[in-house]
Amino acid sequence: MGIDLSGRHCVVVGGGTVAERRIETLLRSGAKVSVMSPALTTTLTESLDQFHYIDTAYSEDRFTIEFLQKGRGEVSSNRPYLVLAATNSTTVNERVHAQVKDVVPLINIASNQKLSSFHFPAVVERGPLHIGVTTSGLSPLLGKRICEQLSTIYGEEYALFLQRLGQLREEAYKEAGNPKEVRQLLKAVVENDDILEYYRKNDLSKAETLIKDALRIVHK
Ligand SMILES: C[C@@]1(CC(=O)O)c2cc3[nH]c(cc4nc(cc5[nH]c(cc(n2)[C@H]1CCC(=O)O)[C@@](C)(CC(=O)O)[C@@H]5CCC(=O)O)C(CC(=O)O)=C4CCC(=O)O)c(CCC(=O)O)c3CC(=O)O
Ligand SMILES: NC(=O)C1=CN([C@@H]2O[C@H](COP(=O)(O)OP(=O)(O)OC[C@H]3O[C@@H](n4cnc5c(N)ncnc54)[C@H](O)[C@@H]3O)[C@@H](O)[C@H]2O)C=CC1
Repeated sequence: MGIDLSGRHCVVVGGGTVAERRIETLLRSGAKVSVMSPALTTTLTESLDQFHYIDTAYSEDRFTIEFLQKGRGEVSSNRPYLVLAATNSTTVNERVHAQVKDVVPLINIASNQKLSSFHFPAVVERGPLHIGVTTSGLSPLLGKRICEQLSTIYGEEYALFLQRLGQLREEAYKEAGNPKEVRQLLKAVVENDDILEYYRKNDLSKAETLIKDALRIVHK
């Protein structure tokens, strides 16, 4: 989604297969997750230590008590940043939407795209590299297939390579006075397919030699 959710409170109503997949996405983003649902999938039941579980069906009152209640003139300290309604009842999902639409920044209603303020893309993850594909709601399955195809092009080597690039970039900006020079260095490394090939073969020392060569050329 490209949004920093670390430490943010995200509330999911419903605990079925769609909720399960998206709770996993939210937890991977470092969010603090609460789930309100009378039942959970087996996988969710096995990971109860990772989120706060409220074992009840949605009702407006209960939702208010748990998440929106506040003192006079105050905003609830437990107010969610994101709400996902993923029950199998479109009526319940729409009631959740009506309750939170004016008080919660990010809302996703699994059964109704038009009511959602953002959409979950299909994602390929390689460590810090996240490639998200959206089909603008037309065919999530095509998005998923495109990700499968992308995952054969962008292999695990990208995780390590990207981590090294991040380091290199930080060091280069710290050490070099000239941003143009840094850009030239980064471009030389990013566009050198041999470096990536060494990462693919897990030959990190050869990759590092090529990176050092690039540093030397740019600093000449
Ligand atoms: C708008 C959006 C929700 C949003 O707002 O975020 C949305 C909406 C809906 N999906 C429906 C059905 C299915 N969705 C999937 C799968 C995924 N759906 C995902 C995203 C999104 N789905 C958003 C748009 C993304 C985009 O633009 O591309 C993925 C990418 C990410 C994720 O869900 O985490 C994940 C694949 C990733 C993966 O697994 O890797 C499958 C296939 C499967 O389950 O294997 C099916 C059954 C086949 C079919 O119908 O195509 C229905 C009808 C429900 C009904 O009424 O029964 C609606 C409602 C509607 O269309 O209104
Ligand atoms: N990727 C997507 O966006 C997709 C979206 N959908 C939509 O998402 C909805 C959910 O799909 P699934 O997870 O497959 O359904 P599911 O049947 O697996 O799960 C539904 C969950 O909602 C809970 N629930 C039911 N009534 C509730 C209430 N009053 N309060 C709180 N929780 C309640 C149930 O206990 C269950 O955990 C579907 O109705 C459909 O509209 C469906 C498929 C894919």
